[in-house]
Amino acid sequence: MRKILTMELLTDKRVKSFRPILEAEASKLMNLIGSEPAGGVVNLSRLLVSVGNAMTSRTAFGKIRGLEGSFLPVIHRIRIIDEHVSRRRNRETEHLDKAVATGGEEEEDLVDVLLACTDNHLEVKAVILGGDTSPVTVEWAMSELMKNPEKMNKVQREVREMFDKRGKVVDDACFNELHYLKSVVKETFRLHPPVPLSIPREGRETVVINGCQIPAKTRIIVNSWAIGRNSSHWTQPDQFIPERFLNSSIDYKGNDFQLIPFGAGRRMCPGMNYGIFVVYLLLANLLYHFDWKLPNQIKPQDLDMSEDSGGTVPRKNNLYLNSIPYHAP
Ligand code: HEM
Repeated sequence: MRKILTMELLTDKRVKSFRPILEAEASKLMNLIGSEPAGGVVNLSRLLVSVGNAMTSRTAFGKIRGLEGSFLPVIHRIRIIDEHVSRRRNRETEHLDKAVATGGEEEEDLVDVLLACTDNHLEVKAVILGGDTSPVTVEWAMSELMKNPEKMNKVQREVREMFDKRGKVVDDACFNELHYLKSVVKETFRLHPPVPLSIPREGRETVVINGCQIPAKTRIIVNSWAIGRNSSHWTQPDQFIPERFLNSSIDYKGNDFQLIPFGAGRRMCPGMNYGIFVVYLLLANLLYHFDWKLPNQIKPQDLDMSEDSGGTVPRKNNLYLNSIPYHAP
């Protein structure tokens, strides 16, 4: 299953085939925020969770809606979902039928159904991790940028210059050229890896690391949150400084062990390409289309940054922001 996910489902090419769906959902979100009266307060955390679920459900169940590129047909081929559904002829399957009948509009229900049917299979993990992690990253990036207005100005300038010059809405063709945006994303992953503790793993052999013997079968959990804030790897580790990545080759792809938001090695996240695309897409859109202000005269330095707990770690308290639409000159 893992091989199918990485080889077939979530390759760069496959993620590109999801683009129209993902872009459509991002643009729906921008319209929704834009429909607020100018300066209206939006619960950005809530909106990001909904768009994340909608994106994952629509890419997972796209074929049902007649869209190409869904990864569910592959999952169907190996019959895992089918097995679960037929094993459990109960309330959850009724939900599934209803959602299918309505063309998959009840997207959150589909995720609920998968959750209810799961024995912790990889495809269900994929939907769960896929739905949450990118929105959580964007939520933290926006929080850090609100706390650091000069970084916000800098990244908005870059994003707007790029897309105004192109004279079109935000698309992925030039994400690679948005160097500061990239650094903002890396810095967000460093301070707020959405999955701070890896999935527990067991070593197959006894190994010695830095003189410490780890017997075979020991359960290992890697704490990427602690690594990201370790002062032996990072200067001013608690400060949000995207500039540290501008002239650095450090990336999040599992080769630089001081920055491993997706894990590393053979068990690293198979959804990285998909996840990172969604982060850029949402963040670039939010930064391009709106100016953002903290409501109720909250000062940037007073913005609450408490973390929740759980497998994926979002903000403890929702991020409420005033949105002011940006009109290109
Ligand atoms: C910003 C986005 C994401 C981040 C930061 C992230 C991070 C992670 C991390 C840290 C792990 C554990 C790796 C380990 O234990 O060594 C993981 C596992 C996994 N992720 Fe992601 N993930 C993201 C997006 C996604 C997406 C979009 C999908 C699928 C659509 C996905 C599917 C999975 C699956 C199936 C696993 C389990 C792999 C296994 O057990 O072998 N992830 N992810």
